[in-house]
Amino acid sequence: MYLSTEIRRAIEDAIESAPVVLFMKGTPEFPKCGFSRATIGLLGNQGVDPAKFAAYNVLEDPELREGIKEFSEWPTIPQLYVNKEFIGGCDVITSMARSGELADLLEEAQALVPEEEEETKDR
Ligand SMILES: N[C@@H](CCC(=O)N[C@@H](CS)C(=O)NCC(=O)O)C(=O)O
Ligand code: FES
Repeated sequence: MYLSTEIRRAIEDAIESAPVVLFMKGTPEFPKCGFSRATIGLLGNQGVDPAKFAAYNVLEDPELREGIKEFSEWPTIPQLYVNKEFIGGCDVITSMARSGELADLLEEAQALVPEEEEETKDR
């Protein structure tokens, strides 16, 4: 598929819009597919700071849905980017969560809710 300059720019803008960016089906509140739902769940469990996170619903944008596959050279949704780097889809994120790699990656990206804040919330 031919990726137009316009779509390429829109994708680059999206990827740069936050440290952690997920292209998904549906929204974080209402995922429209189990793979997107599972990925949102994993990121939530890791304690990703909502202020450091952006999600794009590919179901609302057919050009984004096809364009992001071309851009990442990855055939499916969801797709996770951390600090503009493509990480993978649901399977990759699941195994990285298990191994602890995901926690390391997100911490390095300073994308997690600071621990003091988390403690304050519990009090
Ligand atoms: N094994 C995949 C599961 C995701 C997947 O299979 N996605 C499919 C169904 S939601 C997809 O995006 N198909 C292309 C499309 O719907 O545009 C992963 O690790 O992310
Ligand atoms: S929408 Fe059917 S598997 Fe994702």
